[in-house]
Amino acid sequence: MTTSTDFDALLVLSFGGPEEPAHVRPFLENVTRGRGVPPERLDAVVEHYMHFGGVSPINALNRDIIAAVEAELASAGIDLPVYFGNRNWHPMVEDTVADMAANGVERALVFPTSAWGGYSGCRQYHEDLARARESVGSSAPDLVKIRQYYDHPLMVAAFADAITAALDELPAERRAGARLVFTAHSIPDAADANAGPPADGGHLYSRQVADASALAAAAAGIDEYDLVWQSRSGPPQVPWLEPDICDHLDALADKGVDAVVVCPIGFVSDHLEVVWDLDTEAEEKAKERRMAFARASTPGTDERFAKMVVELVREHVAGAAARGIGSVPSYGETLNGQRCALGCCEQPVRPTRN
Ligand SMILES: CC1=C(CCC(=O)O)c2cc3nc(cc4[nH]c(cc5[nH]c(cc1n2)c(C)c5CCC(=O)O)c(CCC(=O)O)c4C)C(CCC(=O)O)=C3C
Ligand SMILES: [Fe+2]
Repeated sequence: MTTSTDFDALLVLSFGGPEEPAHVRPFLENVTRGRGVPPERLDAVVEHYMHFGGVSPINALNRDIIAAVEAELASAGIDLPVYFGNRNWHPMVEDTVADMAANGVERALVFPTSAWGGYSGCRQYHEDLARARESVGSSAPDLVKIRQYYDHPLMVAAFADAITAALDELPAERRAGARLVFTAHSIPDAADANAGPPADGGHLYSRQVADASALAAAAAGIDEYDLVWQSRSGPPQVPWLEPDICDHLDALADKGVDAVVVCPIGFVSDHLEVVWDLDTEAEEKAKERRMAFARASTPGTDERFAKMVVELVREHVAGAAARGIGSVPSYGETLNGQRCALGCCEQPVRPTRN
């Protein structure tokens, strides 16, 4: 085993989710603190979690990703212990960084489970790191966050194969006319406008999502598709990225489309927004409109995902070239939660509710 001279740990940093019913409300309070999410939306989201016994799949999926990454690191001869910390639920990143400090970690790489630029997908994870270091104090390790990886060829290939497999699940006679629909988490229009370093012109999140969709469709050999958005939580008077997936399924049905493949391009694993908003709500909508429905799997469980994580690590510990096949830039690699650039992914002022 070679020990990296530059880094002595890898921290997998994610969103977090409840693992028992009593944790659903406190988790949601952490997520939405100061964000102007209407209370009726919160009540609805509590119900979504309760449909799954109050357990989000996200932590277990991240533990699986970590096990696969540990195996890939070992086979690449890279000796880095892997830690797990979240923004919104246990294991909280503050506690994990404290453990790392207690174990003598001085400098760690951070793999975020979001591939994207934007406030929620990138800058907020920087804020998590800065907050965690501050809570630990002077013994806190230096933390270097890994860049946005929305167009990594290994992840694009995993999405493309998942699309092909989903198409094969549709009834054979409907495959030729099936429509491919990509979906990602909606964000406020104002947040998208601010996404990325100002000099880059904004809209980094929606541009990366559109580029990733084009790459995955091309790799699957499909030239016509749509990109839509899901899981909006803002009050109705605030514009968010549209169209919404369910409205779009209606529009497709109105045009006579009788089969869809839905690809959750915006998510690395089958967490609640996938198993509820897509496998429950969108699938019901498709059934109601008599459309055949197949959902492409997310890349987190594909072995190429862990290989990608190790490649991203090797960019730092072995001077490996940064691979990316898209045409939109990737940012997000900074030390100790610093911004990528002045004004990058600035959080727009949120309207307060009356
Ligand atoms: C861009 C983006 C990603 C992708 C990047 C990334 O992966 O980080 C993402 C991921 C996720 N979002 C998640 C859950 C939630 N997101 C919420 C609310 C919000 N998300 C937003 C954006 C995003 N979210 C935004 C702009 C809000 C409004 C409030 C705010 O400005 O912050 C809420 C509040 C209630 C509601 O849904 O309204 C919940 C519960 C889970 C965990 C699911 C599980 O438990 O399995 C995951 C992975
Ligand atoms: Fe979210």
